[in-house]
Amino acid sequence: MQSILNRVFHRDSLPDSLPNISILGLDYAGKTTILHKLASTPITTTIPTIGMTIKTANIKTRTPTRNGKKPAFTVWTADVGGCSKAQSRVHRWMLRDIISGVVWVIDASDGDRLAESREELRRLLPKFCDAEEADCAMSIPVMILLTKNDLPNSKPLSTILAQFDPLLTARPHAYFEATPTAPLASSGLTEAFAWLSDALPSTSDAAPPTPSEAEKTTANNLAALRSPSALSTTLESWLARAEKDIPPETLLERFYALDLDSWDHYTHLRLAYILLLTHGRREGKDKIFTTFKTYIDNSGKINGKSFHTTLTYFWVQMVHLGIACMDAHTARDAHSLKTKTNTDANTDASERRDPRLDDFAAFLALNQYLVDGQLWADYYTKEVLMSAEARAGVVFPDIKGLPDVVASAPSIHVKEMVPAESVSVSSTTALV
Ligand SMILES: Nc1nc2c(ncn2[C@@H]2O[C@H](COP(=O)(O)OP(=O)(O)OP(=O)(O)O)[C@@H](O)[C@H]2O)c(=O)[nH]1
Ligand SMILES: [Mg+2]
Repeated sequence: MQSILNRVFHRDSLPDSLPNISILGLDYAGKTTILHKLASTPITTTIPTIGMTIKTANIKTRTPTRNGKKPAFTVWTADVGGCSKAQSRVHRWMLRDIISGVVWVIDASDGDRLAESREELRRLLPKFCDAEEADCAMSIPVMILLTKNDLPNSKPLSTILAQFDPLLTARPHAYFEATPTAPLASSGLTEAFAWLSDALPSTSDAAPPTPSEAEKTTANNLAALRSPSALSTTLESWLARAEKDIPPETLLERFYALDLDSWDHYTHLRLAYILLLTHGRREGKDKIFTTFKTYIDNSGKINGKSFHTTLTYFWVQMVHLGIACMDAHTARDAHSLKTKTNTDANTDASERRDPRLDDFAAFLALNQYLVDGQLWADYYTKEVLMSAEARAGVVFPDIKGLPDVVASAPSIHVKEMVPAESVSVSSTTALV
């Protein structure tokens, strides 16, 4: 399954053919211990600097499943160092984009946090069970894994079941007790993951259609542009560029004066980042639309390029998503910042300035998927995106909906998500 996260974290060593599953749950439940116990390839750890790390590895267990398969998955989990807000965000990303199955880990010895765990799961379930996506969501199995059963006072399965079962009745689910710190053979993990393997929706039933030669060439070109090594090289050069780039105010001045050194993908993203942070989502988006169009129409340096409404909208959404996912300590909502600046007339201008404006390198490091200038290909076919209609107005993606913005800020609404299945691809819509 294509996803943002597949490219965010360099997964050269992880074969894409394995189903992706996420190990989720409250902090200290035992998620990382499970991954370490089961990993059959080196664990890849990414983004160590922004308050959370994502870990991936392949797991293979020897216990055959009912249908004789040996379970094998690429597993994702996150360590967020006790930051529950960031944990929720990572959870939602993982659920939205990459998973075929979920392992929800509960510390059975911590009865005080059972309600918290249930609430977090309850909040997350709709993220992969939207009404529009019912078929897909129903097929995503959830395995509840009770850890730390070796500890005194651990809650019996019946207690957990009574609390969690009402949430899960509509989808494949099962409960397993495990002791991830015990030797693998007696840990209970292999039996649990064998169930999950059986419960995953089968992907191998339908033979893929044979692509034409032209389609193959286009796909190869796109694949080369988007290869992990190409993206990683670009990211490195962008991070170096961001570290010594001109200040945001200078960039804006030069942009408004139609005097930029370059008009490349990096510059688009940085301008969008600055304008969204400065003006909030709604006003920032409008500013991006008008000023980008003005620049393209008047700068004389654009070499025949013209303004593309849908692409601009797409990148606004992606940058906005990236801002929402920034470090929980600094990610204040641009809308609330703007409200504050509007109401607090006595505050000095330098105090009102959003410190994240100077953090473009950190923003890129956290949201590495933005480096991929062809990211749209996960959401739009070329035919739809390059149509005159998409150029003139915003059209819905025809592959899958744009990712949800997960922050609870007032300027960010779940309804802004565009479900690909629910709309006609040819309709021009008034999203902007
Ligand atoms: N006794 C016992 N300890 C366990 C068991 N599973 C995990 N632990 C311990 O629980 C602690 C937390 O485990 P982690 O795997 O780090 O938990 P986590 O869910 O990854 O935590 P975060 O990364 O903070 O979200 C560690 O000290 C583990 O050794 C278990 O079954 N029994
Ligand atoms: Mg952990």
